[in-house]
Amino acid sequence: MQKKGAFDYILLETTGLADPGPIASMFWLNEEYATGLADIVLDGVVCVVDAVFGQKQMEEDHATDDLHIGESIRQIAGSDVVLLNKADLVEPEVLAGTEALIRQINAAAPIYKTVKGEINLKHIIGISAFRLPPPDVSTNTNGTHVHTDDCDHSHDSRPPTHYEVKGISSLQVACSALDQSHLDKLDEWIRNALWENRVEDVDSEVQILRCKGAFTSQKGVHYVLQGVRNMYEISELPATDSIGVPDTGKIILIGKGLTDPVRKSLEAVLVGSIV
Ligand SMILES: Nc1nc2c(ncn2[C@@H]2O[C@H](COP(=O)(O)OP(=O)(O)OP(=O)(O)O)[C@@H](O)[C@H]2O)c(=O)[nH]1
Repeated sequence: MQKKGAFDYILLETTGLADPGPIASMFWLNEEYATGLADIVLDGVVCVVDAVFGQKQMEEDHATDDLHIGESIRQIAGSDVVLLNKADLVEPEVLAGTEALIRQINAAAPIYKTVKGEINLKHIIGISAFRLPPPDVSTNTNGTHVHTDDCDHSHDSRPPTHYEVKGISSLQVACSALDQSHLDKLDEWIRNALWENRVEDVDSEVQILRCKGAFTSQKGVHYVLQGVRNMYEISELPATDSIGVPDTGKIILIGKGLTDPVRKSLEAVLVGSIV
């Protein structure tokens, strides 16, 4: 990095199965990187799921890791984009099954079906997943929809808002403009969930692997929530990035123990702004 401008983009490939969380958090809020000293910013985490063996791998991983969370599931949970590769080698039903499993774990990442990793690079490079609001990942009525390069249709069905697979799930809550007390309470709720593994009025533990969101204050300021493992940040979205960002906000949590009471607890914090 001392050779300024020598690199356009750095792609780190983890060895085999690895939890991307520690690496992502190292690059995300590392002081040297964050202050621009090293000219590095974390763009996003991409996960390639093998359509032939992916499902088996997820099941095996999880079965041998009862108390924790299987490594392959951590990978999917911590991803901003998922490529479901070798799509040509399995029957459509198998592909749809794997896709549904991925969607249940991570409701926030676009899923692209690929053959030999063929993908328009704009979907995986320069996505600013740690800076911009999460993309709108629309789903059809049964909660499964694979985005492809030529996917330009609209979806009018409301996406399901709570998915669960073997205890790992995504929880999504929509909200309208938040006032200062909402913002303060939300900050505290997230801090407790990430640092204490607890949320108000719920006895059971939560373990959040990734959280993201976007919301607007009543003053019209757009905020982005980002979190990896127990690190999180709520930052103002610069005006140049706010164009076209809807005032309706959403908060997406991915992790373990995200039950209905947890959803209710979060909704209670946002009460008066739920849409
Ligand atoms: N038919 C088909 N073959 C593929 C596809 N992607 C990779 N392959 C082939 O599958 C074989 C194994 O490749 P990979 O599965 O990518 O290898 P890998 O062992 O996962 O790679 P690492 O885990 O990175 O070491 C190679 O011969 C690839 O050419 C695909 O989408 N369709």
